[in-house]
Amino acid sequence: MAFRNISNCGRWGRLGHALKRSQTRSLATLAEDVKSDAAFSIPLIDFSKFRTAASQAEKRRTADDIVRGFKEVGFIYLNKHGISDDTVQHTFKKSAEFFRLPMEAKSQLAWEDPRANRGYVQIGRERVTQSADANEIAALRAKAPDFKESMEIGRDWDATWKNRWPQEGAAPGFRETMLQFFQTCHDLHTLVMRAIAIGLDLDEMFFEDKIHEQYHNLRLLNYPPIRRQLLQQEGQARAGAHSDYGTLTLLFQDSVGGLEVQNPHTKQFQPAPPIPGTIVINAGDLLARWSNDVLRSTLHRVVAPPAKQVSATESITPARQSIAFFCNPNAGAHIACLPTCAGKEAKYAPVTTEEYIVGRLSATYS
Ligand SMILES: O=C(O)CCC(=O)C(=O)O
Ligand SMILES: [Fe+2]
Repeated sequence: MAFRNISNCGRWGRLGHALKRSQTRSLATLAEDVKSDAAFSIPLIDFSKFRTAASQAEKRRTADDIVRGFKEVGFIYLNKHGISDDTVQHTFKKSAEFFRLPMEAKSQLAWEDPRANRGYVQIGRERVTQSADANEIAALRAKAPDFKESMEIGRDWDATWKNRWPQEGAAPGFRETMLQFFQTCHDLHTLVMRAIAIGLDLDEMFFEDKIHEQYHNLRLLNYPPIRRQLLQQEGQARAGAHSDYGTLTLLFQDSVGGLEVQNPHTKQFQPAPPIPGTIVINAGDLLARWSNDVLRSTLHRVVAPPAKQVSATESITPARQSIAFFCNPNAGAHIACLPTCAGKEAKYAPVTTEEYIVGRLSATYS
């Protein structure tokens, strides 16, 4: 499911907002503007203006900036988001401690079932791709697996699926840190979805009862150092090109870099370098479907950052850590074209979150 052309989108549709909005900006012109690689850049948005806004008009300005970013690029950098640097650094530290556990301990926590989507995923088990063909994905995985390991964590109170925690003695504070971070990210997600609702001319609280069950996935990622030669093989990346599945992904990266985002017009991948203090946020497939492709779910990948020469013939790509919080609507939420995005016609059949996400996850794991 690659990029879908924005020119087909139903934009502001009904409600008579089209005229009013076209006086403040022309979406078609902006969409034209981002066609060149030079003009395709991820906007940096100061979220404190939304969080502490004194008036609805002030909120609206930031909400419009956020929605514009998701329409044109599908990615934004969020600054002054309210999550402290200490919290992020502490979570990174606990993540690093987890990945340093012996393989034997991690293997006991292995990811087993796409419906659970919880547990430890060792290097080579996942191959993210846009292909929906199981055989093709299996062939890709055999030839060029993603070079990363991850730990997947869901809501801890799920009646059916249990998180797979390491022993407290082996990873002190890991569980508590991750559960707190899960809640913190959920809260931020709720705020950003309020901004998106405003920017899409919906009631600010429109998404509230459709996203409150915390059907999310906290993914700790560890990209070990790798010999550059290995990453240069055909089709090989730290994480292959893909779109995410849910509403939004909150991505925290360390200072190493390697994330790239595809300009859908030119198909060129462009770096999304880490900017200290910011969170990279991208729209996922379910938000794109919900909005009838008004908001983009943009392809991205993780490639090798500049390597360090370790001998005359060999260079090593440094280790990298990131944390992705995949936000999802409630499992049973009906994702059907939003009332303000209908335009001429709805492009997608309604789907529930669970159907869509479990389908994608089943295909990408071995
Ligand atoms: O590690 C990163 O920077 C991105 C990871 C990613 O895109 C994903 O896990 O979906
Ligand atoms: Fe992703």
